[in-house]
Amino acid sequence: MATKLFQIDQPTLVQLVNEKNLAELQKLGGVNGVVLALRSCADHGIYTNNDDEVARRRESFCSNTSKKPITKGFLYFVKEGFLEHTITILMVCALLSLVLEGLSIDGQVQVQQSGLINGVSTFVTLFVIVAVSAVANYKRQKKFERISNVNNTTQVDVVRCGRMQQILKSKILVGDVICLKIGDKVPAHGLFLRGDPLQLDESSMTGVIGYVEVNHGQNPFLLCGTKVVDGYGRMVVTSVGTNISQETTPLQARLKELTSSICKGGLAVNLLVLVVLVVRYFTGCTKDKNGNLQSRGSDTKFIEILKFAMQIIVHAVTILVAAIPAGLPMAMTLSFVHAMKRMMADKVMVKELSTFEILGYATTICIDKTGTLTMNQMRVAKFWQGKECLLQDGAYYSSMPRNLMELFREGTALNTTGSVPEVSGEITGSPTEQAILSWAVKELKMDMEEVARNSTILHTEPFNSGTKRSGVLTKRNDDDGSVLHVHWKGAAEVILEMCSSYYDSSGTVKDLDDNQKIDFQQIIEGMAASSLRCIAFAHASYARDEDSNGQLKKDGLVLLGLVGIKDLCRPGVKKAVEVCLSAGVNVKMITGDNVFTAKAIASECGILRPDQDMNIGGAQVIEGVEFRNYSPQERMEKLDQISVVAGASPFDKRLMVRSLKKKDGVVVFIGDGTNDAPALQDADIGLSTMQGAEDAKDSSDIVLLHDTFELVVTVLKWGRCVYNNIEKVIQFRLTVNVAALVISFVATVSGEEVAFTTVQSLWVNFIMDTLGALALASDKPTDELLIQKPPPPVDRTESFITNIMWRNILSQGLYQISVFLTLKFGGKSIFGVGVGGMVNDTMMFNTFVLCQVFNIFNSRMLEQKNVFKGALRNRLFMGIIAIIIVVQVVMVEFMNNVSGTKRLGWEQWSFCIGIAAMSWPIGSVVKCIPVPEKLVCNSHGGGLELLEDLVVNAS
Ligand SMILES: Nc1ncnc2c1ncn2[C@@H]1O[C@H](COP(=O)(O)OP(=O)(O)OP(=O)(O)O)[C@@H](O)[C@H]1O
Ligand SMILES: [Ca+2]
Repeated sequence: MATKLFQIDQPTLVQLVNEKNLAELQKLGGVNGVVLALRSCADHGIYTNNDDEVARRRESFCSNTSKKPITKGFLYFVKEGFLEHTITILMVCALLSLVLEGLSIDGQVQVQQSGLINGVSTFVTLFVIVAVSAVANYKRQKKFERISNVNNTTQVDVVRCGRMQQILKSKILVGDVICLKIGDKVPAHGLFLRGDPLQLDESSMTGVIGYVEVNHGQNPFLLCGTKVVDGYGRMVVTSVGTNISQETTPLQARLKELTSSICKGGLAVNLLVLVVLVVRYFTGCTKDKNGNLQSRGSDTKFIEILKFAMQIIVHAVTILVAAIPAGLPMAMTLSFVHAMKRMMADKVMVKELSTFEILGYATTICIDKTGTLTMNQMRVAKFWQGKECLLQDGAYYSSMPRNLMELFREGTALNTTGSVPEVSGEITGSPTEQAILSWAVKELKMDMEEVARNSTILHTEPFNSGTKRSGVLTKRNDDDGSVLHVHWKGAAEVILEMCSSYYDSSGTVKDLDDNQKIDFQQIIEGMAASSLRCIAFAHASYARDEDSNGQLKKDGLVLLGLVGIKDLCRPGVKKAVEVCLSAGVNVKMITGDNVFTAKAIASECGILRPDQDMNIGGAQVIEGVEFRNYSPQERMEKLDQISVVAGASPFDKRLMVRSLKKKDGVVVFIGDGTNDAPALQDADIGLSTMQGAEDAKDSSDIVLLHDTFELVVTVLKWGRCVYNNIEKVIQFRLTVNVAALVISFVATVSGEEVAFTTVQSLWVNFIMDTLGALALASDKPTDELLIQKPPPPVDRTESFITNIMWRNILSQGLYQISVFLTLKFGGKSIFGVGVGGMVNDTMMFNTFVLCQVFNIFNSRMLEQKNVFKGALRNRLFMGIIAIIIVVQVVMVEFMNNVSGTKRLGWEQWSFCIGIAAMSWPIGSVVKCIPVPEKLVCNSHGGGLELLEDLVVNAS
């Protein structure tokens, strides 16, 4: 009813944008038609902004709070648990089989009882499993909510009632007109209204790498969560909140693939089993529990067929339950949330969970210099006037020629974005500005207010990282205004190029010819080589010329002097860089500063090693212009060699990131300034510091809340840890999966009873899917993770089951299968004497479960042989192991009726444990087998084929 208020309904809008359906849009009257139907306006936005209107729109179209998933109640998870495990069907079957069991047996109370117990126990087991996973999922959601609330403060520029305003993303309504610019994330689904065509990075939504143009014509559709990489424009919001399908990230997509492969594999086996059972039934060779052929009396025939059908369904569903890997997504989120929480405690804020998906792959880290590698606490350490170097000491400055002193005071006080408030005296501005101002105040006795009173600013050219200079055009208030003064300050090499003369130390103007320039270049080089930032000041005065039109003179200037600013390296940087390098991650520095300064700092930080080619323009150290002017092919070739790019513009930084990404790498960019924003934006992972500029923080995925560079290592470690944990979970799960499927298949096909009873199957499934994931997903990072190379960045649609994982899965799986089969078919004769009687079904079940307990340790390490390292300290892990063992003992020893087991003696227990423990030595031996790095299987059928192969071979 609510949607009647608007001429368009919510599902239509959602579908329109999701499907990018241009034909449908035309039917609705184009973008303008939709805007009208939403009672909005491209210029003014929504007309009214009162509570009623907001409520109406909320009611009709929901609110924008779904980026964090809608809060689900506990009951939801219970329901989900039932559905996910297809358990409802199973319960009905169990109930029916219970009834049938009761019917078919005449007067045999004992058997009737066992049937009853069977049914009831299946119920109870199901109930426990559903309850435990519901609690786990519920708690996971609560945790996730708490974390995502921290980040829920994104502001969006919105036009409402004709007024531009900033509102929280969660307050956006359908019909709102939103302004988008470079760096923004599209906050909701919508349509393009006007502006420059936008370039959008939709890879987070579609997994396709590259940019998509959004414009008036063919593609006016904007998907929520995509990033604007270029352009400026307005959009109208068409759907928010719950209407937006949850964003799937690349890893999720790959997990889905894997999940469906596992499902398909399970189902294939399942079908085969069913066919075999049915065929055997109708050819009349069903055996009873003792292996005798069953005779079928005609009066009970109907009931028997019914009972048989029920049995089949129970089998089918049990296998199906085992086939659905519901625990994988849980493990992934669990692992991410755990890492996010732990990192927050370590003072690293990860803005979105999806960041973890790619963090583990990081192959290159690009670091900006000033403020990231250095402390950003600047101080003028040297001053050159003419060719004379003056260290800081008050005596000298007081003897500085008066005219020069005046010019310096003007040049520092007028040509700045900083300020020196008279009251507090606390100087503001960028660190460079602060350093210069405090030097001028202290040494030159500059009085900012006074200088400002004496001159009028006519025009300014603000500093930017592209031009690396800032200028100001002024006139003095004490003359008639016919003389103009221009002051420039900026990167020394840039300013030097603009000068044709210089003031010497006595204050006289001297010619600056090419030879003189070389002298000055050497001075700059010398300062830079001792890691100082070099800033030059220049001045010119000239008669006002009507043509100049407020333009600042850019040549023929007089060089006033040079300052060298000290900015120390952060402590710990060298160590951190070393760790990154030893972890197989390339480290590159890319800075706007002078190449000599860059080189000096790079050597100090260990980015440039003494054995490398330190020549500028050589392979390792180059300047931004050079990098920019390479042909694309040349750039690709030289990329690996480059360690330092100096004098880089913001776009050079971005170009570096883009080129590295093209090389199949996963790029982390660490920066703090506005000049880093485009690169932070484009990098796979942008990382900035709390002290960084606002737009840098906005453009990054991770913010370091504490001012220590070592946190970069923490980030890297957690990235790898999370990835590693998911690998472990998958590896463990697939091992159980492969073994259980093959075992059930062979057991059924060979004409015996099913391998495990229903309760036993459910228990195995619970270990495999839930407990295994819980135990392995929250393992803490180890230092070993940083000794290995990063995992090869595979195509995002490829499976992440590596050869190493396959090796471990297959070896352990095969061991478990062969143990089971040997016990089953050869056990009675081979082991009969030694283990106190015979190998019964309980022992097989027990051995199988114990194998999982031992193998869970194996799964903790993909490659290392010591699988116990750190296990004792992981309380959750040890707790889960303990739970499995206790429940197993209870099942075998105390709940025989429920779980269909027989009690075992101590010899039998030792036998089971002994066999299961063999998986440890097998694990370490197998880890010696080298495997090729290249993936042979991918999830597009690869996993499935493998499972099928296995099944075929085993039978
Ligand atoms: N406020 C300023 N006024 C004039 N020149 C400046 C100012 N700030 C920096 N510079 C000069 O411009 C150069 C480039 O600055 P930019 O901001 O691009 O990079 P950076 O701060 O030196 O280094 P990074 O890119 O590593 O952060 C600096 O090396 C410095 O010489
Ligand atoms: Ca910087």
